[in-house]
Amino acid sequence: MTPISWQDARAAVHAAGAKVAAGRPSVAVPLAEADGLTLAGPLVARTPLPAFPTSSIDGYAVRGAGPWKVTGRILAGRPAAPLTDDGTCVEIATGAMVPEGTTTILRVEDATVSALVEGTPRAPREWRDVGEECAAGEELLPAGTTVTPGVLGLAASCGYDELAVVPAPRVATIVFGDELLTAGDPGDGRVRDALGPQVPGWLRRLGAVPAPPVGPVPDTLEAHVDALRSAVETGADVICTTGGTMRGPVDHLHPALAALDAEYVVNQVAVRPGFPMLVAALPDGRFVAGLPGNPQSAIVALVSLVVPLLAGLTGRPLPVLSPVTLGAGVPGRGDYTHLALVAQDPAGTYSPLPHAGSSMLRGLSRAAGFAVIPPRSEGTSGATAALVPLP
Ligand SMILES: Nc1nc2c(c(=O)[nH]1)N[C@H]1C(S)=C(S)[C@@H](COP(=O)(O)OP(=O)(O)OC[C@H]3O[C@@H](n4cnc5c(N)ncnc54)[C@H](O)[C@@H]3O)O[C@H]1N2
Ligand code: MOO
Repeated sequence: MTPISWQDARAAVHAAGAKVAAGRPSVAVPLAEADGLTLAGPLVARTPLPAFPTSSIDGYAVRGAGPWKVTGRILAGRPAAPLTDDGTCVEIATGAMVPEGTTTILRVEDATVSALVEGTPRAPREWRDVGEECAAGEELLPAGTTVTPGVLGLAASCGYDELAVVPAPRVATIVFGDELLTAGDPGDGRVRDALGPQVPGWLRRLGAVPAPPVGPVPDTLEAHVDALRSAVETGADVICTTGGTMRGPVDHLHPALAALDAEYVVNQVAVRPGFPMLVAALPDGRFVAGLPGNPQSAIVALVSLVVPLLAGLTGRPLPVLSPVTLGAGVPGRGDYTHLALVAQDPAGTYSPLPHAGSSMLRGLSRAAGFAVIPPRSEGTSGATAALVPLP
């Protein structure tokens, strides 16, 4: 089998997720519950912003030439009665509505106040016009935008109480492997499960709703099929499995997927480490992401396939990878893409970490992400490389 290229795998998985997402309804949630979710449609301004002419200073809203007689005061939060006569003014607070008929606004620090108010107003006039930021009906943000606190503030400022969002995908984690311990010290052929404790946390940082990990699931085909069926019954949109992606004597993932009539979206990717990674679609539109058992390889699979899958499922674009400058050389991996663990140097460049073997987690635990070294190339100090960030 020729593995698909890493770039093509990301695109294929993203497209598969997006196809499923296109058929799903959005949900309306209160602003307070929308942080981190994805806009299901464009955010359209309900009102112009500002919605009324607004003073940007504390001072006097004046009409005509000065000096001016003070006829009242307008504070923020009240409707303003018009200024009808030349030579009059009202005291005005920052954020207050500018009365109709105002010629300009004089800053309090530029005003001489006795029986009348005198002074020279500054140019340009110091108020914000209706619609200066946006018109009613204007598209402020496209569908697929991640709702950040900034988005929530913008939505609130133009009148939204709720937002139409794509619900966060629910993701199950199933850990395979008879050799795994869930407590105590490793030894005598047993290793600690290092994926159950970390995969849900990465998923949560990616905006998914992770279920607690299930397993270790015994190394039988029946137990594998049962575990996958149970995860489907919990309503998981994506099921991440760990281990069993190869064809060893107790690697049951592929036969279990066949038993569930799953179809591969990608099966093996030309990337090191982690090439046995896969994503398969179940007949009802759920996905299984097979993460290899070697712990670092599993996380390479998570950032390579699960990140684009979740982006597709939530209507977000395929994440664009930012270039970083390498602070040291990074070897290539022949015809495969190399995802090399890197950390940020004090100078701001990114350099490879020691203890970066596929079975190791020491490097990963202090990494910023993976530098992407394309096939048939190597990274040199001072060159740029795309960074796949750890979430
Ligand atoms: N004949 C070949 N054997 C292997 C190849 C190969 O090309 N030919 N590739 C190797 C590579 S690369 C990887 S990656 C692994 C993938 O193996 P599986 O996904 O089938 O995973 P397992 O065999 O179950 O486990 C591999 C390794 O990882 C340890 N492991 C598994 N789960 C956990 C966990 N939750 N926490 C900590 N460690 C875990 C497991 O004990 C094994 O040491 O296949 C290679 N073999
Ligand atoms: O590709 Mo495996 O994932 O090197 O350890």
